[in-house]
Amino acid sequence: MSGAIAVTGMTKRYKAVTAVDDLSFVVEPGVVTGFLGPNGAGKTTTLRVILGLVAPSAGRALIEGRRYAELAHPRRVVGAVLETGGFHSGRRGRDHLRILARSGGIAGSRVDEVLERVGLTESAHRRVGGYSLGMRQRLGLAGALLGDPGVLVLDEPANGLDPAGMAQLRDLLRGLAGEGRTVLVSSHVLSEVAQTVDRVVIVSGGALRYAGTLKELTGARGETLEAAFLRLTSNPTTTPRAGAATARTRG
Ligand SMILES: Nc1ncnc2c1ncn2[C@@H]1O[C@H](COP(=O)(O)OP(=O)(O)OP(=O)(O)O)[C@@H](O)[C@H]1O
Repeated sequence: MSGAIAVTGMTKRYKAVTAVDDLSFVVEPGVVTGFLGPNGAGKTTTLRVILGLVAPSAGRALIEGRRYAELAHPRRVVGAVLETGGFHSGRRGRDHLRILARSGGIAGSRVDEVLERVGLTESAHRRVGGYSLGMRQRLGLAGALLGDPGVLVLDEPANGLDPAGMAQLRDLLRGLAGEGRTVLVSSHVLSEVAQTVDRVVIVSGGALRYAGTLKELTGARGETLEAAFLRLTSNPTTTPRAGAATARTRG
C-alpha cells in the first residue's frame, strides 16, 4: 500500500539538532491514525514537512502521491490544524471561515456546513476572542474541513477539550475516517487516543518506534497503550544525537 500520506527516509536537521531522523511511514485512508511521541520527538516537525511548511534535509513526504507544493488545489486535498493561535480575536467565527473560504476559492455555502459539522453553529456569530480553547480547536477543524479534503492532518486537536468535547471530537474523527478520509492526529492524551484511533505511528528522538494497528501493539502483550508507549519511547535504540538529547531533556 502506498498510503495517502507517505513519508520516506525523511530527515530534518536544524544545525546541530536532528529533529527527524530517517523517518518512514505511511498513513492509510479510512481509519484514524494517531501520531504519538514524547515532547521533542519530532512530531510537529514531521507534520510541518508533510504540509510543505519546512523543507526536509533528506527524504520526502507525499500526500496523494505529490509534495504539498505540487498540489494544484491544496485545500481540497488536505486540511490541517497545526496550532490554535492565529485567529483574529475581534473577528466572528463565521467571518473567519468566510475569509478562509474566499481566499481558498471555496464556495461560501461550505461555511455553514462545516460549522454544523463541528458543532459551532450557535457560537458562529460570536467573536473568536471570547471562544474557549475547545471552541478554537473546533473552529480550526472547521477551517480544515472547508475544502472537503480527503486528507486531514491535526496537531493535538484534543488539547483543551473537556470530556464532552473529547467525545464529540472522537465521533467526528471516526465519522470523517468512515467516509474514506485519511485522518492523522497527533496527541499526548493517550487514554483518549486509545479510544479513537485504529492505527498508531510512534516516534521518539526523531526516529520511528512503531507503525501499525493499535490492536497489534497492545494485543501482543496485553498492554495498555500507555504501557506500550512508555516501553517503546523510554529506551532509545539509536545512538543519541543532539536532537535526541534535546528531546530527552525537554521531555
Ligand atoms: N525551528 C527549529 N529550530 C531548531 N530546533 C528545532 C526547531 N523546531 C524543532 N526543533 C527541535 O527539534 C526537535 C523536535 O521538535 P518537534 O517540535 O518537532 O517535536 P514534537 O514531537 O512536536 O514535540 P512536542 O510534543 O513537545 O510538541 C526538538 O529537539 C526541537 O527543539
